[in-house]
Amino acid sequence: MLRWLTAGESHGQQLTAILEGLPAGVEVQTSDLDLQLARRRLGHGRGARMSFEQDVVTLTGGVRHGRTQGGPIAVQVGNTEWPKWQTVMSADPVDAEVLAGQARNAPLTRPRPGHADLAGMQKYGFDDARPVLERASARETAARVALGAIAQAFLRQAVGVSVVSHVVGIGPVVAPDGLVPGPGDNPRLDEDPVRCADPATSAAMTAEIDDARRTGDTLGGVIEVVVHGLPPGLGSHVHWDRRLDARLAAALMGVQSVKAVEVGDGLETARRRGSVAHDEIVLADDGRVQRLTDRAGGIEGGMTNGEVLRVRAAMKPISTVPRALQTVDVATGEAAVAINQRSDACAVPRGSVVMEAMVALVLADAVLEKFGGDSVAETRRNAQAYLDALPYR
Ligand SMILES: Cc1cc2nc3c(=O)[nH]c(=O)nc-3n(C[C@H](O)[C@H](O)[C@H](O)COP(=O)(O)O)c2cc1C
Ligand SMILES: C=C(O[C@@H]1CC(C(=O)O)=C[C@@H](OP(=O)(O)O)[C@H]1O)C(=O)O
Repeated sequence: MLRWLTAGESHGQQLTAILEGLPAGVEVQTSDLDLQLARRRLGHGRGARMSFEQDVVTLTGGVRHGRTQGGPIAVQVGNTEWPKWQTVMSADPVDAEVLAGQARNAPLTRPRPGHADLAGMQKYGFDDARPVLERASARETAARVALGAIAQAFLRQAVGVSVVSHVVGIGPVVAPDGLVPGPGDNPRLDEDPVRCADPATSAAMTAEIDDARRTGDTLGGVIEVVVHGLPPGLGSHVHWDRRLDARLAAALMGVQSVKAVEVGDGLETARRRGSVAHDEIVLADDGRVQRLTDRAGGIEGGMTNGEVLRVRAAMKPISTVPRALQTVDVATGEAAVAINQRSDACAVPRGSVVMEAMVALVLADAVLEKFGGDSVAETRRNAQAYLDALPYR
């Protein structure tokens, strides 16, 4: 079983992430994590903080000389903004007079609709949104992306799987159906300002973001993660919590701002008749079993079916809306406008890197469940033996 945990606040000293259960021998180094974290900072619509803050990655456990050792892997992602926040976010008590002199410490009492502020204050008994937003913030996704980079290295080396993603919708602008990036397409997609595979749609998405920003508004959108090279049989039909689609959906819904997940053609499938909703099975000329389509997105009965996996996540618009929304000031009980600090206008392009990480972590877990292995070589041997013995291929 692969387990992972993250800790740390948005303006804290660092994020800390732990990945437990990965076999020994996975080749991974700091630069692999740096690469994925740099991708998470790209994209039209990103906020100011993405350009001036750096992610400082340190692998502090579980990796030696570029290879995993089999023990828990520990990663730190330092915030270069920490010096400005070390008094306000100090773990130890700070003198009240010192704190009073810190503008950043002023209580945040005008909760933002759509963010965790109000529900979090009520639940945890805070009269300041600071402690809620610090942990609700998607800054935490940097830790997941760091772990996702390790999971991706394992998937590549154990079973030859590659995870890519693209943006298929921003606000009302939607990419044409049927675009499915290939296994090596991420570098090309990273060059596009919104990570969209269709240039005309990309231009329209960019214009939509500019318009939202100009009018003091924000946008959400839809991301598709595409995985090539998966063997059939990851996940299982036998119990609800073993179903791979359920596990992927939970992982993606667990990303800040995700409000819906679709597997394959998803909602569109529900509108079709059965005769044109499924993927017919035929015999190819070489005697192999083949699918005519991939509407299911590579999952049937909660298991991979050997086709390309496609899963979509829909992000709601950013909740820190510059054209401030109505709220109540919890300090005075009076009507007010919500906190409106700097923010992303649209985080969908960089969100796609987060979705890749979550999918990679779930798939790495499913691969280990199916093939086991204390070393990546053992996982690879087991996977190959399974594939060699597979009936109806
Ligand atoms: C990559 C990414 C970046 C985000 N950036 C911001 C931001 O700059 N400002 C903001 O208000 N919300 C941002 N969000 C969304 C909030 O984190 C999210 O709305 C909040 O945690 C509540 O979401 P929930 O209702 O899904 O839990 C971002 C989300 C993601 C995934
Ligand atoms: C810091 C990151 O994203 C942040 C996510 C976020 C939110 O509310 O989710 C709010 C913004 O932070 P701030 O309010 O400090 O400008 C984003 O910049 C990051 O992704 O590294």
